Amino acid sequence: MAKYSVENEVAVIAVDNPPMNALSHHVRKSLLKYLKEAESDEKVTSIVLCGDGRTFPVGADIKEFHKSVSKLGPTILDIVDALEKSKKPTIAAIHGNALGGGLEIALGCHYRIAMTNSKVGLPEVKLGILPGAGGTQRLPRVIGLDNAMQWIAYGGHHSAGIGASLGLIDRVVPQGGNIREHAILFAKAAVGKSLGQRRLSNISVPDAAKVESLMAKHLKEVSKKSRGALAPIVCLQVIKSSALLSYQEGLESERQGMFTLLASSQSRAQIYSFFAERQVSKWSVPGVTNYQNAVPMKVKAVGVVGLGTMGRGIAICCLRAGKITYVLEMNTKAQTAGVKYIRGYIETMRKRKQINDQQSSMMNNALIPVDNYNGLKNVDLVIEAVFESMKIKKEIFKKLEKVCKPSAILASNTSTLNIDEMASVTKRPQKVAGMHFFAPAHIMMLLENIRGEKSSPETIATIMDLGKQMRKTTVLVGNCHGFVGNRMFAYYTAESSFLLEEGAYPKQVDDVLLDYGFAMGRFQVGDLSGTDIGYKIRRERGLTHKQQPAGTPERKRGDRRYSPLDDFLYEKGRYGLKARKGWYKYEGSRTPIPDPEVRKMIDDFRKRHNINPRHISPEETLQRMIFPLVNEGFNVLDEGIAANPWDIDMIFQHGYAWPRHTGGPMYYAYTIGLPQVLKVIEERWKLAGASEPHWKPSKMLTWLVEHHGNPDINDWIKLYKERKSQPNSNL
Ligand SMILES: CCC[C@H](O)CC(=O)SCCNC(=O)CCNC(=O)[C@H](O)C(C)(C)COP(=O)([O-])OP(=O)([O-])OC[C@H]1O[C@@H](n2cnc3c(N)ncnc32)[C@H](O)[C@@H]1OP(=O)([O-])[O-]
Repeated sequence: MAKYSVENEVAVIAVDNPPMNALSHHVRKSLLKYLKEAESDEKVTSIVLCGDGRTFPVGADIKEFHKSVSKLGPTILDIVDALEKSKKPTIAAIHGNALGGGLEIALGCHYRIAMTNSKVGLPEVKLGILPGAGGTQRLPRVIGLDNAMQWIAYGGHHSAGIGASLGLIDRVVPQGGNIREHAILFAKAAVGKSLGQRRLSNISVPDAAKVESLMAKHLKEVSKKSRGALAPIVCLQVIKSSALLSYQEGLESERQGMFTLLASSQSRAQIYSFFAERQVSKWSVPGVTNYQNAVPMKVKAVGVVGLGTMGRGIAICCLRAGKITYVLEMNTKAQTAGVKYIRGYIETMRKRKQINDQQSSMMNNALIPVDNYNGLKNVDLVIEAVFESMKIKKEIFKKLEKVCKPSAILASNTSTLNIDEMASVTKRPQKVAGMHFFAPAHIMMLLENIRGEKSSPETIATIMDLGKQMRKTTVLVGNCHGFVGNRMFAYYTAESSFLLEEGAYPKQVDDVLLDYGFAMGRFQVGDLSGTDIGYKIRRERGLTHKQQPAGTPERKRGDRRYSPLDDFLYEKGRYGLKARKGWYKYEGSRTPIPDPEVRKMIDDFRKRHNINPRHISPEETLQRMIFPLVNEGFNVLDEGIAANPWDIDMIFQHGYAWPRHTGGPMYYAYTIGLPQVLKVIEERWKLAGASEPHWKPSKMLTWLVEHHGNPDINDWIKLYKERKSQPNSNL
């Protein structure tokens, strides 16, 4: 709804649709009604549009998309037009965020004033669509084509100050000011002034002459940054119309672009992702606790054990979340290097204006290096981030048990190892949990939190809350080898090596993944993170080529298929980008170049094993990489390790850079259709057999297909668990 009042001859229309003042159908109706009322009221000389509560409207109501209600009039464009056509000055008074349709209605106003800490932007592209209420045509007219292309094709949020510097915001109201009062004064002063040039549809795009070169520049950029995504490209094409066509024609091109995008599977996947991101914070451990009733502990001081790559990143996350951060590293050289890195990063953030001088000095003061376990006696929570070895981790947990306060939570940043086994060496298993960060921890958005068998509701609530304070997409999962992400990802990696054995080369596999939308292929990522990481994990599990007793078949571990190609690569000193050679070679830059030496290694291997290489199609490559991962995803859901398919999808989007426009592996499977996915898995299972158990069709997937075909992804868990809970279910 909206609220209407007249103050000192100024009509104030305040959108009132908590929490974010989205422009839902009932809001649009009441906005237009009040606009007409203000227009016809002779006592009103000007009109202020604002948001009640937390914010100016943040856009269309995303929940209405793909539903018939979104088509019910009036549209947001009707409101924009009415504001612009008004004979009385219209002023948008922005606080909080003016995003998407929210900024579009502000662009319809003759003037815009904004609180200094407010944000503006057209982020529709992140939902796989475009600004569909005239934004693609009005924004370039006010901030220029180059800036508008940048804003719309990447969907960033920008400060009011930036908006003012580009002419979008007419006045910035300082902190502490009352936006409504300022807007009323501004509105009074605007009465009687000419509105001709204030109507943005009347003016032309300032840098229209540069349209072709700007198009080329931005198209190149988006195809690199948002590979495979449709929306950024359509956005650019539509913005181009603002420079070449009349306003009305441009609007028609916007309408058509929106129609194309809304009909695409990509926009559905991205809208799903928007809600999934928010849904994961509403965690639950069925029958035990959930986000609504568990109370987190207050965490003031955190300890980080180990200052390697992971420890440093985790320490930065803790400092950014305002925690006193004790960093324990006993090796003096490693400690000096780690602390130097962290302080250097704080300085970089300050220089980039991500933090101010005061925040920078607070973070520096909150960083406390210690060189013995006693130094951690005051912390509320410890995160160990040492080498992935159960033996070492258990020793650390025993030491932490002795020195830490009884109330302290002991967490491990393990990426694969059993949390319950670590908990078993302490007297406080209820206070033990996993906090799996992804490298680099201070950059990657994902935090995969692992609840142990005995983790208490308070412990779970605390690690989830800490993730939120770190502004991470924080997903709660159960305990098993590799948890959700690495357990599923192992099959993606394994299949890629099997593909090499059978006929593909690294670039061929990577090209398929790039076409799918990944920013990097599997082998490029392997080189970037270092081939030594995987090798050390395999060595810890006794799997590497060199650890096998004489006579062990090279391509088997126990009764399972194994590819030793990754081991060979490491043993040749090809550690990846840092060694300038891995799956590729690197000559003076980070560009991967196929290396004949790697090709020879693969060819020799095939000859030794009498493998006749065959052509592997892109379709087979993609299915072989993704479907086993999806199949394992269903096993993970069946076992309750992940609570919902969107938990898995968020883990892959934010931890493994899975292309957002596909929604994630589980949503992608839903888009293709579960029957089709199962068919491929069953065929492969027949071919591969017991030595490749990751192709064994998951019970849950099979049951869903047999009984429901391709049910809505939102219903998978409900349908399956209902059936499973029945006594005769056999599931
Ligand atoms: C014709 C086309 C016109 C137009 O061009 C199209 C658009 O405008 S497209 C739109 C373009 N605009 C955008 O894409 C902006 C989308 N919004 C955002 O990016 C963030 O919400 C914002 C940054 C504003 C605040 O972040 P924060 O402070 O972390 O808060 P939070 O994120 O946790 O949200 C709190 C609750 O509000 C909910 N909700 C929020 N927005 C909407 C919405 N538009 N709708 C419905 N619901 C929305 C959200 O789901 C959550 O619900 P719940 O049940 O509590 O989980």
